[in-house]
Amino acid sequence: MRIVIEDVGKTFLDSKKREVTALTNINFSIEEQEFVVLVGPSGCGKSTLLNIVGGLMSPSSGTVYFEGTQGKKPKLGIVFQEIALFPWRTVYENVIYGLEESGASKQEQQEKGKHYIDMVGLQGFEGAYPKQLSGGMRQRAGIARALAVEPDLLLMDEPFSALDAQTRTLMQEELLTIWDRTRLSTLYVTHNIQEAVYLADRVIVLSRHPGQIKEIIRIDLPKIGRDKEEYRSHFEQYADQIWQLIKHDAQEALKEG
Ligand SMILES: Nc1ncnc2c1ncn2[C@@H]1O[C@H](COP(=O)(O)OP(=O)(O)OP(=O)(O)O)[C@@H](O)[C@H]1O
Repeated sequence: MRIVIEDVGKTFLDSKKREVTALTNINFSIEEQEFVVLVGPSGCGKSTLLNIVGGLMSPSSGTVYFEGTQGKKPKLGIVFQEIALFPWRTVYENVIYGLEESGASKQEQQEKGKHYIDMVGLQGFEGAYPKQLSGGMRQRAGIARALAVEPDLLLMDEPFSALDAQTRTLMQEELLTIWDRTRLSTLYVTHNIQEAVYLADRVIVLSRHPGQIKEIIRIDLPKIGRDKEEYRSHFEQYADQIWQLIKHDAQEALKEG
């Protein structure tokens, strides 16, 4: 499904009731089967934008529309940094939660539950509770839950940033394998430039004060295997290009704490 973000702006009131512009003049689209990554320094409005696209927050101006829904509400799959799995539900019960909510039959719940648990590599852990899982496994369960509703758009906000570096690298690789099988239109938020270049079809670089689009960069490398030696110099060029766009803002963000 194609999603269009048109002239979106967002203002908040600060503690002194003054208006602060968090986002202004945001225009882009997420094409069918496209993986778009939002990257930018702390406070540039990445999460705010993701929440607006996901309908969790309304924009102060502009619109977000999902093309071709024929009036139906689009289905969204959302994965946050801290996955809010229900602690009293097993992995299986967590994964089928959205299906239960949408009134899917027991048979559909079982089929899809199994399919997506297998896809994220959690077979054998269906009956485990979240507290019995490692951080990486909890994220997998969260991803399976988001996928199980077969969403029109997958939204991911820093899903791996609480994981250790090795687990994070493995999860990035697995996410691409999963994405390759599902081909979902995806909007993914990260601070991490390497992660953005590794995952994205296009990277949207945001600047801060106010948050706006600085540049949109198409990553013209094979989607799977772009971390191979033969692409290393291209990969680093993209990463460097993005860092040069962000560096000044990141330094400013650091001064503000
Ligand atoms: N509910 C709110 N009320 C007031 N200001 C807010 C609110 N939510 C966000 N902001 C402000 O909007 C700006 C963008 O915040 P947002 O969390 O979207 O940035 P971010 O790029 O996701 O940051 P980070 O990378 O640190 O998570 C910030 O200046 C933030 O202080």
